[in-house]
Amino acid sequence: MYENLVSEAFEAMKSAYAPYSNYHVGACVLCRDGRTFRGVNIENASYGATNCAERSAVFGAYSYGYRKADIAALAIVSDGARIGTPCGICRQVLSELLESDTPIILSNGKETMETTMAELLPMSFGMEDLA
Ligand SMILES: O=c1ccn([C@H]2C[C@H](O)[C@@H](CO)O2)c(=O)[nH]1
Repeated sequence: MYENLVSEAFEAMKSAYAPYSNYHVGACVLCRDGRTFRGVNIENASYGATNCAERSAVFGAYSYGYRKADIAALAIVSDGARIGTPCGICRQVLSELLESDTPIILSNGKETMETTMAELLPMSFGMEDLA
């Protein structure tokens, strides 16, 4: 499932700006109305200012007014030897910006798997903790 979404994430990956790690990541958000938002990793000479592909894609959707209830799925792909999973910062961000059961499809072109934020970041800290 989500073959088109995964293909679009691989298409996005071609635009990754990763001159330091040479690890290219592409992401694509599918909204319930069919609209898609791409993201890529964008590195920086300061290293710490690097932005990951999945955050870029979800920020893109939010920038057009979409919210977690409007997001149907997220694909994250990379050209690594094994399937890449979101970094800790992305897990924290995505746990707030996606529903806990939204399908997240991960692929490196050789293998593909599906997961959710509930699986990737159980017992997460969030908005409810600040109430
Ligand atoms: O889930 C991930 C993991 C890493 N990266 C990027 C950050 C950096 O540019 C490169 C190596 O960490 O990959 C992502 O975009 N998403």
